[in-house]
Amino acid sequence: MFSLKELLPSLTTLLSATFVMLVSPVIKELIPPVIRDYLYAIFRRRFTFIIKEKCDLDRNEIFEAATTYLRTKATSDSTTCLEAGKTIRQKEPTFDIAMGQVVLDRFENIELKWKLMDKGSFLEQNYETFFELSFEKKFEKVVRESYLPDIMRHSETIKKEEGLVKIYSREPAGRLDGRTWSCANLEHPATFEKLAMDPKLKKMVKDDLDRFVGRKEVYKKVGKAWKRGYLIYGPPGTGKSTLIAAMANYLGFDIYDMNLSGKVSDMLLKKILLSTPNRSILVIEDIDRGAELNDRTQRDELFTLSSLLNIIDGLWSSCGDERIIVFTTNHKDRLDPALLRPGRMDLHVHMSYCTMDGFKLLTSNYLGINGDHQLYRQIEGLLANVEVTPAEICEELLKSSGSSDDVLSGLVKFFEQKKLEKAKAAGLKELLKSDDTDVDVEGFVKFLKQKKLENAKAAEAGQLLKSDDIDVEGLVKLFKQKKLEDQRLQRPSV
Ligand SMILES: Nc1ncnc2c1ncn2[C@@H]1O[C@H](COP(=O)(O)OP(=O)(O)OP(=O)(O)O)[C@@H](O)[C@H]1O
Repeated sequence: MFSLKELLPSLTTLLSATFVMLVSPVIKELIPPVIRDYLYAIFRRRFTFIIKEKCDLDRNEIFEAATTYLRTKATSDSTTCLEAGKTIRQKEPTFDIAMGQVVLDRFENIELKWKLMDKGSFLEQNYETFFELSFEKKFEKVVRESYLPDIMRHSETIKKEEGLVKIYSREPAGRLDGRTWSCANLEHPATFEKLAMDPKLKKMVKDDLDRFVGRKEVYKKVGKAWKRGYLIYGPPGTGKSTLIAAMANYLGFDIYDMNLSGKVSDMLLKKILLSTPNRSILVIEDIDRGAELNDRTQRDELFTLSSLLNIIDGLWSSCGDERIIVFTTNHKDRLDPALLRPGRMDLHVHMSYCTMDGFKLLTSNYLGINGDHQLYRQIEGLLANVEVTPAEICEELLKSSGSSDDVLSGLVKFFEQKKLEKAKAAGLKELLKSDDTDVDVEGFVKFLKQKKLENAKAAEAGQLLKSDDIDVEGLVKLFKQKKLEDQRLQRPSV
């Protein structure tokens, strides 16, 4: 009699038979790929990391780093299909690993196999992409502790070299509760060189950034969180957003544009802030409007400005490195002094109306004028008297065609027009204020209302004057005429 043990094939025999099945091309095709891969994994004792695009709903930094890194490896023999692309700003096209493609890599004599995969469906809102990274099991520790961190560092360097900076905006509330970020390449060509602002201030900002980055040890030594806060303030169109883009391009940091509109609870705000990575710029625009939201949001039990600041000061700064936070406002005077204290906003940057220095830089950017010009003296005089934003000048420069002389003459006219408007606005304000004339302010306001311009108060006179259909000089004459007639009527006739 045979014992059961003798009847059953030995484990070695079984394994060898399976191995023969796996290597035999005909039999191999008959085994479903999932089972085949599984058997392979057993035989070769392979190990696989699944690296998903999202990590607990947030972006997965390893996935992003792998995408950037594999671009440089995507020409391996195993790759048969790549995604090619080039944006306006990129000098060279990029080739990304396409879905289902395999890229082979080698690290310290370890062979690594990357595969880009996807599953789920858009319709069912469960679509996701992920990488499979497989290698021999015995190297698991090396891959985890050396290879993956190496890829993260590598991708940072590649990103810097490619000058690829991304801008993340918070997904609108409703979709995933406003918690995740949508991402696009920052195609903003802004650089410090092209930015029209006070040269001393520009240098100060640049030096400050240089001092800040790469000083981990100094911050650690003095026990300070490695973060820096900037307040950029000034009227609309003076280049606050352009400066932020220039800072991001200069440092190679991604921008996280924190839109505070919509319903944001304290808890959600914490999560949003914690999902911003190191080496990034968090932007909170129009912080004065955030401050206005304060009362309203308190009522709705949503976040308050003070809780935002507390999170930034506390939790956020203790769990991240090399972070920059930028607040912008058009009205610095409306901000709570607590917000302005150092540590929260270390550097205050005033973006002002265009000065002659700024103007020269813009004409050099747009018209290629690098030296002096005969009209500069006149323009300098005009700029000293009017408030023109760099954005307005850029707009005029873009509109005009023709020679540089023509464009500058056009700008002179534009500035003169602005000067006239300013004088008219000032004159009208005076006129409306004055008590010693018989100016019929109410009648005047009625007249403006008739012109379908609502709420025509003195404060808004400047705005009204921009409209071409109000002849203010004519009106002043009319008032004077009226006054004369009244005086005549009061005088007894001879
Ligand atoms: N200082 C500047 N130097 C160069 N270009 C500028 C400058 N300021 C504005 N511009 C031009 O005007 C456009 C609008 O400016 P920008 O959005 O940066 O102004 P802002 O101060 O952020 O305005 P807002 O307060 O309305 O957001 C820019 O895209 C840029 O072309």
